[in-house]
Amino acid sequence: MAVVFRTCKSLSKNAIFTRGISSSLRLHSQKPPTPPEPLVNVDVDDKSGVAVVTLNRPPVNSLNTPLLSELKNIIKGLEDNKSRGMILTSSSETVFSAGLDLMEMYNAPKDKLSAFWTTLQSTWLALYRSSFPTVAAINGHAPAGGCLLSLSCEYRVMVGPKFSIGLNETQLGIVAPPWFVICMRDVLGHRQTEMALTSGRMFSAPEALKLGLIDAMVTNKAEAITEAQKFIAQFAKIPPLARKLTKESVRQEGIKYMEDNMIDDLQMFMDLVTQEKIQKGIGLYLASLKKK
Ligand SMILES: CCCCCC/C=C\CC(=O)SCCNC(=O)CCNC(=O)[C@H](O)C(C)(C)COP(=O)(O)OP(=O)(O)OC[C@H]1O[C@@H](n2cnc3c(N)ncnc32)[C@H](O)[C@@H]1OP(=O)(O)O
Repeated sequence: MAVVFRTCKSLSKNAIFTRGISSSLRLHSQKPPTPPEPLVNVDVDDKSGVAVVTLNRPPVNSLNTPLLSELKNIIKGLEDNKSRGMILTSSSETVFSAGLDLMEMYNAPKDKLSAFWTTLQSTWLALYRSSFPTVAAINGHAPAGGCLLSLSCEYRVMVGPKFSIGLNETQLGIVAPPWFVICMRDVLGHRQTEMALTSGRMFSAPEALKLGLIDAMVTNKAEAITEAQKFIAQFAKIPPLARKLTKESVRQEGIKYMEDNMIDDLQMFMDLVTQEKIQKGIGLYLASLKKK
């Protein structure tokens, strides 16, 4: 495996300016700080050209603006490099992603909320319409936004039986936006989507397999990656342009929805998330998670 690019912007400055008592600018030298761990890692296999993209925001890979932004940049980088495929997974042993970072939506100023949502929209669109084959290797729980990322890939392999997956928004008193619905309907069809979404049900991996929410169940992450590689390998002899255009055609409803409704969708989010009762609900939910 060769690392092609890392998205961590290391803090390369080893000097800082501070304003002293006399208000003059002084230069202090200091040791270069240890660069922070990247929020998303990418490793491309030299032989197959397939990228393993690993969410790396402990403890639960909740999706905040910087992580989403890094993920989007990686997808764009893979597009530019005519990637042969992407496997999305997690560095955690128990959580694929806990979904949207509730802290980003709680008591946040409007400009931050807006940046958060638009980053989510564009990252989702980049993943959903990506030209290369995509597989989610779901090696842990995948509620809400974690499930959305998985549904946006073309194939889902999940480690079971103990992890769960689903769009649980209604259980939290919030509403999954139309593009979340489209994503689930793409995979489950109308009736099962209605049943799953109105109840906000989380499915165990065996239940998800039976329903078709995931395509395969395995017992560990290494097996998940191997299965994902096998899925991607089937496209080796398919002309990439024909594949890309076909995927776009099949996914046209979701792509068009987002392209045509980005501003309305943002407005819908802002109207909802800034309501007092929604804020109270998010606060209570966060407190219940922390109390566990
Ligand atoms: C309002 C407008 C409309 C919006 C429409 C879209 C809406 C939503 C999409 C979403 O994605 S909302 C997020 C929904 N996510 C969840 O419901 C999952 C919540 N988390 C869990 O169920 C569990 O954490 C877990 C994923 C099963 C993992 O359990 P584990 O026992 O391993 O870890 P915890 O102890 O519960 O958590 C550790 C630590 O992380 C914090 N945390 C968990 N999830 C989130 C989150 N989504 N956002 C922010 N923070 C989260 C949790 O509070 C713990 O914090 P500390 O106690 O360590 O401070």
